[in-house]
Amino acid sequence: MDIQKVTSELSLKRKIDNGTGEQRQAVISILADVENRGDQALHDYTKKFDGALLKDFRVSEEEIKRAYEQIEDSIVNIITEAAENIRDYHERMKSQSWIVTKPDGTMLGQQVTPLDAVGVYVPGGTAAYPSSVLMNVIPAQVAGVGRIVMTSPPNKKGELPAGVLVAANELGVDEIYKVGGAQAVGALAYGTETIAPVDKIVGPGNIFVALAKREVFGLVDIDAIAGPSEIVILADESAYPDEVAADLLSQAEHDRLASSILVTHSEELAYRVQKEVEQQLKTLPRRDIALASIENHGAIYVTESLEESVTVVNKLAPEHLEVATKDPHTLLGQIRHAGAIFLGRYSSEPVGDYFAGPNHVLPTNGTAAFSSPLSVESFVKKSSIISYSEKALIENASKIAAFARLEGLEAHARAVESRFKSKGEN
Ligand SMILES: NC(=O)c1ccc[n+]([C@@H]2O[C@H](COP(=O)([O-])OP(=O)(O)OC[C@H]3O[C@@H](n4cnc5c(N)ncnc54)[C@H](O)[C@@H]3O)[C@@H](O)[C@H]2O)c1
Ligand SMILES: N[C@H](CO)Cc1c[nH]c[nH+]1
Ligand SMILES: [Zn+2]
Repeated sequence: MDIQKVTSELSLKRKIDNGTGEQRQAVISILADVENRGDQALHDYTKKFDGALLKDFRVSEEEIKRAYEQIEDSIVNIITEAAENIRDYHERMKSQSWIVTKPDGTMLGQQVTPLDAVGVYVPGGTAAYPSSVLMNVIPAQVAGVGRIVMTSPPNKKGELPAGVLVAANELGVDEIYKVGGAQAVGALAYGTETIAPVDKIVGPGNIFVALAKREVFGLVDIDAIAGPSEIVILADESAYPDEVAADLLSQAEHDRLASSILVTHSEELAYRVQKEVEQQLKTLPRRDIALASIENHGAIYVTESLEESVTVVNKLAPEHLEVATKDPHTLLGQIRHAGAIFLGRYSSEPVGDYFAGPNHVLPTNGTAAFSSPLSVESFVKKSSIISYSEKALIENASKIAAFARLEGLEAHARAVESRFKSKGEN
């Protein structure tokens, strides 16, 4: 992990992974095939990419029962307690419909309505996180989404990970399909004989999933495209090097492309954290992944002052920011860009990944500069309400008509004026 002097001049570029031409072509043709051939295409791709030959895509009650046999009761209880914390936090986010009545009797407002149907993609393999099931499903439930569907690629035996099934079942999600990749995204967007289409697709996945989500955007809504995990730790000389190193490695073990960065004005802390990271790496089960991540995307930035560190952090706009300074709360007002901000030594990043309550689906790749965590808001849409009174229309009709005529839209003007034409008997 390199130690580099860095100044507030640091400049960064956001990058979008558009995949290779071959990957884009593959995604377009898979999507078209699913749209045309429905379930048969899902069967063919599941066999080709996941090596599984399935009779039925839908997860059965029997499979859920078997999943519970593999997960200890104490773990189920932890999942339930985490779910309660996440639900409690998200309940507070609900936005309300509102109506304002003006003195002339006009009523204006905004009606908040949940989406009818949402698809949650759960990636395959070791990235099939039960915690992500909670983080994607609970805000949709709190928003009041009527139908929540989950899809995930099966292993060669045609199974989904037990932890994922248990987490889904604990939340009451019972429409789960064993389909992954671009074909799952296609099924959710277009619908097939078995899978009815949804209005929005959320959840991370590999490049094929990301490209497919971008391709169907417009036909359905999507969440942000999640990049590899990131952590930035803003620390001063009061931080404990072993704790800082442990937290940096917590995100490095996710992905070879994950990035873990320490920003500090304490050169001594920088060297001690560097040593600690080397030591702790040796004993990690996912050492290879963490090492690749630290070597290629890890960094220790040494600045001139705490103020300069804050400027650098705001430029990085990280997914996760830990503030490990003497008085972390006083810096909160200066942090402008970060997906989630963890204050003080007892707020280690995994506290947020699993348990505290806030969502762990966060903006990556510097997009915290303009976007927010997944939330209840992600699963509702709003309608404007306009109920003009007669008095208000009499007062404003000529202005509205004049505005319409400025735009050359005579029919608009006449529509408003039609209310004041003599209606004979009426
Ligand atoms: N940012 C986050 O919060 C987060 C969390 C978990 C996972 N992830 C990401 O999810 C991804 C998981 O990847 P994964 O591959 O294990 O699971 P995945 O579910 O994303 O993808 C598996 C599917 O990819 C498709 N696929 C594989 N090779 C293909 C090919 N040559 N052509 C067309 N389709 C192909 C198959 O349909 C397969 O079912 C990783 O990239 C990981 O970084 C991100
Ligand atoms: N840190 C990840 C998001 O960047 C989420 C996660 C799931 N499990 C553990 N961590
Ligand atoms: Zn994590």
